[in-house]
Amino acid sequence: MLRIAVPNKGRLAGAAAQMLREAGYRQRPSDSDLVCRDEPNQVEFFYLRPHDIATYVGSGDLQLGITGRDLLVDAGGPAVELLDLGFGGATFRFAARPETITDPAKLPGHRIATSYPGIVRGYLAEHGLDAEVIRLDGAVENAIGLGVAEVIADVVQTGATLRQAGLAPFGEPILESAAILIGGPDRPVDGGVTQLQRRLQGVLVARSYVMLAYDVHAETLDAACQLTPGIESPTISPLHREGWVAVQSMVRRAEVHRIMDELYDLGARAILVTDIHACRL
Ligand SMILES: Nc1ncnc2c1ncn2[C@@H]1O[C@H](COP(=O)(O)OP(=O)(O)OP(=O)(O)O)[C@@H](O)[C@H]1O
Ligand SMILES: O=P(O)(O)OC[C@H]1O[C@H](OP(=O)(O)OP(=O)(O)O)[C@H](O)[C@@H]1O
Ligand SMILES: [Mg+2]
Repeated sequence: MLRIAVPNKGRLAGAAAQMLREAGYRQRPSDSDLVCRDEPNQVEFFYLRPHDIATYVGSGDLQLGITGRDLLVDAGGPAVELLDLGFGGATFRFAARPETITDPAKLPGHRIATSYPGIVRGYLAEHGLDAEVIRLDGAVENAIGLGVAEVIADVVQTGATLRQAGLAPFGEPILESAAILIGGPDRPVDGGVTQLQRRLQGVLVARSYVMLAYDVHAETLDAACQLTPGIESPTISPLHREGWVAVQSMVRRAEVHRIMDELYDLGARAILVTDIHACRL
């Protein structure tokens, strides 16, 4: 049975479980359950602290896991990223009081508080910088006000927490994080693993595309198909009405309204958009 690590709480937990449900997997009925067996799919889900997931997958005890890219980098391998899951986006950055330090080159001699010491030590080593790293469990923005450190390195999404603490980010983001699917370094080619990957890819496509259907005069079909080329090729069906055809094509959700406007201007009519609930390309 395939064994998969899923965040048990925190920012990624709800969205990870939702994505697995959309991919057709059973998820735990209660937030306090730590294991959930999905017999029909032959998968067992283990609900673990997000910071521990790369360790379980890296050791090979679990075959796959969902975690944050920053958490994978912090663990320092050997697990590897397999797929960006399109949620949980955030940056990982240095921040300080703006009047104190604004350049990462000036980090030596400062204390850096963080919940991600692996990322910070990796950055310092890569840039030949020497600074003290202080590991804290969370709420690291308080570390500067409380005199524990002069600099923090933390997850920044909206930046509201930094602003509230009177801090400003500096330097380029250390990394751009997102929720990812991870696997062990020497994954055997396993049918269950490829099936899960394909299903999650299907969810990503279903979320970012819609199905567009419309009727158009055969004379303008080529121009219409240029607007809606689809992923493979649009489906064209004859209509009872002489000289007209029906077209069906997948289009990016973000572009659908612009495309509908342009199709209408071309003379297309009965333009309908429907959600895709699942797909396998
Ligand atoms: N606004 C955010 N704040 C913190 N983490 C975020 C945010 N947005 C996305 N993430 C991602 O969520 C993961 C951290 O999740 P985790 O559950 O450890 O933290 P949390 O939600 O802050 O929970 P905890 O209260 O245990 O700290 C990281 O991969 C991080 O990049
Ligand atoms: O840029 P923002 O949108 O403000 O989000 C980032 C903040 O949210 C997280 O903290 P969280 O609330 O999870 O508390 P924690 O520090 O205890 O993990 C993270 O550690 C930052 O502090
Ligand atoms: Mg947190």
